Amino acid sequence: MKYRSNETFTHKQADKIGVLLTNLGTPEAPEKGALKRYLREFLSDPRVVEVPKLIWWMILNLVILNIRPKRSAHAYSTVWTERGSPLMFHTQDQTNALAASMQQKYGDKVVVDFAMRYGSPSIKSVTQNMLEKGVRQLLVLPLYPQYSGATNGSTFDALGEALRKTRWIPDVRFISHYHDFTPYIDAVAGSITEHWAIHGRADKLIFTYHGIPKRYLTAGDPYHCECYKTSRLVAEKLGLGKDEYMVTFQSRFGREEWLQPYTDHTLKSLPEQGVKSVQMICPGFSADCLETIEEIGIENRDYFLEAGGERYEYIAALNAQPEHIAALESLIEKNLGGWECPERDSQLSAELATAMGSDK
Ligand SMILES: C=CC1=C(C)c2cc3[nH]c(cc4nc(cc5[nH]c(cc1n2)c(C)c5CCC(=O)O)C(CCC(=O)O)=C4C)c(C)c3C=C
Ligand SMILES: [Fe+2]
Ligand SMILES: [Fe+2]
Repeated sequence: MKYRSNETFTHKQADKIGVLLTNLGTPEAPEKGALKRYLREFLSDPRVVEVPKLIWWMILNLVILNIRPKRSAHAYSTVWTERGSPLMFHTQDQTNALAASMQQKYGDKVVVDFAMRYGSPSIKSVTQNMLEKGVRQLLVLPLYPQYSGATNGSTFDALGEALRKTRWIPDVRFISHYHDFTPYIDAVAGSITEHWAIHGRADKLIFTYHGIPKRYLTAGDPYHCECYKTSRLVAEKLGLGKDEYMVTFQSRFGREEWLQPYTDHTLKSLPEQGVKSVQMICPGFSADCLETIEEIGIENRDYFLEAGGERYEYIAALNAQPEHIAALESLIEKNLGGWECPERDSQLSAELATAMGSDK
């Protein structure tokens, strides 16, 4: 059959709500081969790299995949843990915490799971598994607070692809961003306040976000504006003046111009301007990962200290902190509005049963 059906469907089964959390995905091991597979899938996504297909195929396969996997594997080996990649285990912890809390409130009506945009568990396999469990209403939450076509847009593509061959499409809701959602802003601000309570303040608080090519912004991607808005709202919540914080962009890739100011250039130049201590926060990363632990926690620390900086602190991502889980739960509940009563219309069941000549 061209279109897939739910193999285990019965009319008597209760309809369920599915909550699917997604994140980027991560290599299976900090090794060259695993990195090559991961980077090939990730960097072949036209939402991530907007370069004509043939030209990019040649650059990717003849240059990048011959050089980068080894270098990236080494970087990943510095953050790898007994539980594997930080991005993976933090996402698992977030999912478990949300699943436990929602189970308490809604019992088996709500199924919570996570998937990765690249690698596994894939959006396709997890979505199909949810449909098999009787999910007829699906809420998808990509864990990227600020919308970009490269991340949230790409996740939407994968969701469409996952459902493309499905016979009976569920109701679908997609949270495309939550960069200004008050409980999220409060959770970020709260984590900074907690850090201050232990370590005191620094000369500057730096909000650093993953960059994207500048031409995506000029083509209409709202990511840049959403990063600034998140930062402004957190700064307002903390009562910070404009000279007490900055917004910068990290993780450049390739030679073209990306969003500025660049995090590394900024850190190299701040000490000579009299800024001797900084605190770094990454509100665009809902989970700690290579880009926060290694790039911000290690690499950029060295730049700042080598340039004459005296104190450098990285404030951890929200990960599975209770304030973060509570914020995500209220975001989910806001978007489940009207779906709280998922009992299937009994009349529809009866009609379908008659039409199919069964009481299945
Ligand atoms: C053209 C390249 C890239 C764009 C555009 C891009 C956007 C983007 N990425 C994230 C979040 C993450 N990126 C991570 C790693 C990572 N990103 C790129 C390239 C682009 N990202 C690469 C090549 C890598 C792999 C690491 C490396 O080789 O340097 C991660 C970490 C994943 C992990 O396993 O820990 C995250 C998270 C966002 C939010 C974003 C645009 C807004
Ligand atoms: Fe990235
Ligand atoms: Fe990086």
